[in-house]
Amino acid sequence: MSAGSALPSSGWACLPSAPSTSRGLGQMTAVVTCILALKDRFGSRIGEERNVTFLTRSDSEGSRKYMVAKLQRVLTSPIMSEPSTPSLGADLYSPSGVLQMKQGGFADLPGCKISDLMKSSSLDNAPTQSLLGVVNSIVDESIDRKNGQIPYRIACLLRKVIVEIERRMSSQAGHIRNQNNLIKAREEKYQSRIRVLEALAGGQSGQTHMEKDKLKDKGQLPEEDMAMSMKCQEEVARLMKEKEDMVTLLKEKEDMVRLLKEKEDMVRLLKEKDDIVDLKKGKVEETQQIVDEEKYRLLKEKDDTIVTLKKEKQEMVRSLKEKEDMVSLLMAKEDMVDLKKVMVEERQRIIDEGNDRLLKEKDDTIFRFTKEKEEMVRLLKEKEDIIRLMKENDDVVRSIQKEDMVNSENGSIKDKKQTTDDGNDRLISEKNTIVVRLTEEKEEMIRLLKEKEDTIRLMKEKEDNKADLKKGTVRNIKQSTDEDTDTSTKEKSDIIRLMKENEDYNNTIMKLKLDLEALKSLHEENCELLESKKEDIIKLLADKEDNASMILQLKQDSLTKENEDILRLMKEKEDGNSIIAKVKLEMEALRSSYEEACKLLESKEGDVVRLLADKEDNASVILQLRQELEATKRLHETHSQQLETRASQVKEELEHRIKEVELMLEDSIKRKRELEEVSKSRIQFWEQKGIVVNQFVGLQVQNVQDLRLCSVSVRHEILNCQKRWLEELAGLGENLKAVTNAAEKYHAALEENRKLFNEIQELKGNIRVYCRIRPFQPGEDEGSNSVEYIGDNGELVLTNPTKQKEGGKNFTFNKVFGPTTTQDMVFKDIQPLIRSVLDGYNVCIFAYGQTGSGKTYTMMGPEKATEKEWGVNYRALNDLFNISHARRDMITYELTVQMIEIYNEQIRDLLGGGGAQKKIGIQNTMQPNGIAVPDATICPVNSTSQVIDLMQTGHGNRAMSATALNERSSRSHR
Ligand SMILES: Nc1ncnc2c1ncn2[C@@H]1O[C@H](COP(=O)(O)OP(=O)(O)OP(=O)(O)O)[C@@H](O)[C@H]1O
Repeated sequence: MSAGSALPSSGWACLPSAPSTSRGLGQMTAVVTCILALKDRFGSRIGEERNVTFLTRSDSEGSRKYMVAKLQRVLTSPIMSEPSTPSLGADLYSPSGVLQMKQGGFADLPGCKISDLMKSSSLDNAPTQSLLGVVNSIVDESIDRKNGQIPYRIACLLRKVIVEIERRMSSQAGHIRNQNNLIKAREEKYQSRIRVLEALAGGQSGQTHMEKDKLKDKGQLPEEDMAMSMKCQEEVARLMKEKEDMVTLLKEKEDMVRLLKEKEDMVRLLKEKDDIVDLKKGKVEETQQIVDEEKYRLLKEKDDTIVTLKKEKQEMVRSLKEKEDMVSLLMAKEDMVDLKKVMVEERQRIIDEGNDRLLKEKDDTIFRFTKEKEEMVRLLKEKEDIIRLMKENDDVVRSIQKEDMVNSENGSIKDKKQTTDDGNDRLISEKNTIVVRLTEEKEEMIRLLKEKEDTIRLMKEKEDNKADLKKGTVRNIKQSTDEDTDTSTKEKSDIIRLMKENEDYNNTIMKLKLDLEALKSLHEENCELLESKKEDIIKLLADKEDNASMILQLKQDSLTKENEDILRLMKEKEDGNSIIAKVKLEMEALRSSYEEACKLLESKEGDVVRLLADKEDNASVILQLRQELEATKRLHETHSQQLETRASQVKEELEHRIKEVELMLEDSIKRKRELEEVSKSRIQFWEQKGIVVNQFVGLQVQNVQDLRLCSVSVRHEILNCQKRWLEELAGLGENLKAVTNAAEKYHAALEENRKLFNEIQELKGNIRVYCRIRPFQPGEDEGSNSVEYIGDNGELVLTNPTKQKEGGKNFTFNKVFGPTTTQDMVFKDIQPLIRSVLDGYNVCIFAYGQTGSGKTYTMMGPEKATEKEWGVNYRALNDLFNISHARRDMITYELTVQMIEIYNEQIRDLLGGGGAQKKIGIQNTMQPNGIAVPDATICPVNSTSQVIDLMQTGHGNRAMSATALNERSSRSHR
């Protein structure tokens, strides 16, 4: 083999290990017997024609005619022929063929016709009865004609027909088994549905049992009477229809149940939705409440904070002001202290001066009072003298009266009168002097009183000054005390005390004033009294003058009055003395209190000094406090600013949140309303639907009851059917057994046929050469066509287009495939040869030709080939696997694949993995296992796809590349 030729591309080796079968061509007697038995079995269906067949067996001509007629009948019979499949007669036995058979029977049919029949798919499509009829005819013919000897081509046909029948029988058996299984499954299904229906119907078991019994009784009828089978069939059909109706009803019911479930789910969902809505609402309310509370709390906090801050601010401002005031007060206090010092000094001076003056005045007053006292004593003495004189006057008056009484009697009244007049004159003069003296005294008293008033005024002025001073001091102290309450409480108490003292002083002064006023009024009264007395005295004197007669009496009266007045005046004088003593005492008390006040002032000075020291300390503290205050103020300002910004932020945030929550709330309320509306409409819809469903359920319950009854009857019918099917199956089993026996016998016949077939192949030639001419490719010159003639019998005439004068060269092949030949056509020609592999024959197909001539195309197909474009390899594998699968019940084929490449005169294992290539050699084919290249990897395969995968692997391991003529060259070269 040259390097250029590629055996694997052109040839792959399928080396099956087929079962060893007898290959000798034996007698056909056994086959004939078997086929006769088959004929008997299947012929029963054809009726009494069987008898006719055997009756006319001796007459060969008649038999043939009979066979042809029977075949015609068989093939054209509407009962036997399968309506779905095309008639065999239409394809296999054309009218001319049938006519030919009429003349000579099957044996007379030409070989090409028989091979056409065998090749074509007519046998596959023909009804089984027709095939049996054919077998029957052939067997009859063979028996009639040649004592069991069948011509080879008829035997081939017979074998093919029998294979087909066998296939159909097996498929029929499988079909029956499937049907049986299907029936069983259906029965189980129906039983389960019946159980469901029974459960649904509930409480109807008694009725069911009754119905069951009834149906049982009914069901026994078909067993009793076979003639009623047709009726039963009709009944079965009706029941099946009812069953179908029941199934549809059940489906409807299931739909209704599903709808009800959906409704329940919907209701549940709606409830859940409502719950969710309520929950959401609650949550929203809760959130709203929380938000409100939070808002309220924050606002409150904010307000509290603001209030606290304001308070703090006010407190700070107040404390600041206080501190400022305190500072100013302290400063004022300092000034006041200085002023106070000055004032104290001034006051001390004034007090000293006042004291001196007062002492002087006091001494003067005492002296004056002493003088007055003396004067008063003198006046009293004078008064006593007056009283004495008045007494003397009275005595005189009495004596006068006595004298008058005597003179009246003695006439010396005149003298007495003169004496009385003198006494009166003296008394008047004395009286006048007294009056003058009293007036003088009165003037003196007025003057004294005036002096006293001046003194009192001066004292008052002094006291006023003192009070003013005290007031100023007190005011200042009070101010300082008020302003610095915390630091000078003591001072305040002192000031209060001083103020009290001042008030006491004022009260005392007022009292003194009042006393003075009282004295003054008393004095004025006295004066008035004196004036009135004086007037009275003048009046008296006038009266005395006017009424001389009444003088004595008047004198007496006036003297009495004067005495009384004198007494009263003396008494008043005593009162005045006592008042003066009292005033003295008061003055002394005043003096002592003044001294006490001075002492107090001295102690106050000490306090003032202490206060000054305190003030200095306070000033430093105030400075420190001021600094602290400023720092605190700044801190407070920053803190307050921070708080304000935070409060504003919190406020904004809260407002934003409130808005969001409000929006959410609105949204949720809106959604809730929508949901409520939707749920309402849905509830209404579902209520309506529920009513409909309830009605429907009622109807369905009724239907279910009916159905239950029907189902019971159907079950019964099904059981009957099952029984019948079992019987039929049993019959079929028997038939199958017979067929199996026949098949076993047939295998022997088949073996013989195979031998015959292979002999035919051998006769045809073990080595066949086909020629395939590929069409022109795009870009190729169609003018350079060298094919001149393609004959039907494999003739091929080629000419050289450049040397047309030379004429064509003739070639002969087994067959020549033209450019229009399809892949399928090529395969169909090779298919029988490939199938003989399954009979244990070795088959080798290889393609040969120059590069680009179409070897790969023929064997593999084009790249990414469709099923239609599959090459011989794929088709052969498909066919082999199909047959092996079809025969798997009878025989097991083991298919293995080897793939090798001859490259550079070396054999390479293409399925040997990626490792180093081991040396493999071609062995003699007479090896026990018949493998030519035993060292190459053997891969078992079960399907075409596995082979394709292996071939792809092998192709991947090949040493090939594009040639100048073929860019997809499969040649082993690099
Ligand atoms: N019968 C056919 N119909 C259509 N196209 C074809 C046919 N035969 C071959 N071809 C095309 O011709 C080209 C060459 O064919 P292919 O690769 O099969 O040649 P080859 O003989 O295998 O070449 P090589 O020996 O180099 O591998 C391909 O493009 C193929 O598709």
